[in-house]
Amino acid sequence: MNWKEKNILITGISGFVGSYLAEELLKSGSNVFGLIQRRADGTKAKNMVDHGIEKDVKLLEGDLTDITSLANALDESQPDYIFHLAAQSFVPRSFKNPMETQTINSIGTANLLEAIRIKNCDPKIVFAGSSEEYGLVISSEEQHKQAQRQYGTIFPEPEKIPEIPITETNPLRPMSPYAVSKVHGDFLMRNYYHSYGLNTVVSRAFNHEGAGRGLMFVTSVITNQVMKLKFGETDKINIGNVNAFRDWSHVKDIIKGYMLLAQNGKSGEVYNQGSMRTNSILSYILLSLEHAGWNVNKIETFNGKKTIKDPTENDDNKVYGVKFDKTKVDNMMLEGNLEYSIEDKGILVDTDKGTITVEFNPDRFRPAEVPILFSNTEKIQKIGAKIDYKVKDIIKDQLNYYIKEGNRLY
Ligand SMILES: Nc1nc2c(ncn2[C@@H]2O[C@H](COP(=O)(O)OP(=O)(O)O[C@H]3O[C@H](CO)[C@@H](O)[C@H](O)[C@@H]3O)[C@@H](O)[C@H]2O)c(=O)[nH]1
Repeated sequence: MNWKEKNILITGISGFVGSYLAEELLKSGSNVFGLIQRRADGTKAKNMVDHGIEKDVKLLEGDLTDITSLANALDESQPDYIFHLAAQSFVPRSFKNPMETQTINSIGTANLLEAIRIKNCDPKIVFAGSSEEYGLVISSEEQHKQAQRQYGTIFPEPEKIPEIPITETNPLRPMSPYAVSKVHGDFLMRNYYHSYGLNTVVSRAFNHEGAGRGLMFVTSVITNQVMKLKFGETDKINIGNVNAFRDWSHVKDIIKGYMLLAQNGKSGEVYNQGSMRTNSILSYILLSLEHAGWNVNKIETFNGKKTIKDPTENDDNKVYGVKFDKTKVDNMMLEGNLEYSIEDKGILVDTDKGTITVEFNPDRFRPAEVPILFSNTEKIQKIGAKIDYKVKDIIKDQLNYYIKEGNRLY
């Protein structure tokens, strides 16, 4: 792919993903422009400083809610490619303040497309949609019944069960204001392609993590606390729902996918980006503890029930017809043989260096949950995407990041 001398505009350049992407594009010889909100204290965003890109990117002041500032950014950058990553991206925050999320994500995306249309420029636009758009994915007959009981109705009803691995044609059942805002952006992209001929392509990335991931997202919540345990700064791990399953990729694989979509993605199309794995939050905790130096022998709930020996033992059974790296507890949960609830209060992890407490915090549970995400990425693989990093590589990068005290406290 030839990126030399190409003009790139990244919205959300100071964010977690934006800064990885900008660094990669700068290395490839592109002129990178970034839309950024002015910081009242005049400091530079930590992500950009950490990636050493703050001097090389050309920052343009702007705001997604201000269409004039977007039009100015287009004039200044004359982009060949736009990566639209800026968003309010934290799901719980969207429940607390839905209008903020809709304004930034939905109206903001509409403003960007309108600015491009009015300016009559012709960049290829890659939009960061999300696996959250799929939302409530039905994984088994039992879970289908449970979801019907919990929500009263499911729309659309599944045509097949399980609806996993998730392809681009799976039903969209967004479960949060954040997810709805991403569905809106996703459809807008295609509408501007059909109605006005804009070159838009949608990435529906599943979770992507790595060093510098925001402290409020679960992989950082876990690895940050594990390092705090290591340094004696806390005596337990505080967590929400450990039953949820996510398809975790390394952010470095996903930004390569974004670049691939910019050059080879078909306009008007949607592409999943993910690892074709799924692992539980509980596994992420246990594997993080192991990589930080604790050998996990056994886990049990506070009341001494649900005892599992060697919970992190590798399991390579096929689930949903796919073979992938997972733990014994992942397999038990996926087969419906293990589930934790708030009533369990927490888990005691027996290790060779003593017992570690994992406490369930009711405030960290969501009003509506996405129980499982597991991608089918055959479509993007056909245009050359691949996943280089395993879950353990992501965990190691995150733990290393939190060795630095300033990062733990940040
Ligand atoms: N954040 C958080 N999540 C927790 C916690 N305990 C359990 N979880 C569970 O961990 C899962 C993942 O939560 P997040 O890491 O916050 O990510 P997300 O909601 O899946 O959304 C992320 O990925 C999407 C891509 O699929 C992104 O679109 C979105 O912006 C965000 O980055 C959820 O099921 C959540 O209930 C906790 O203490 N904090």
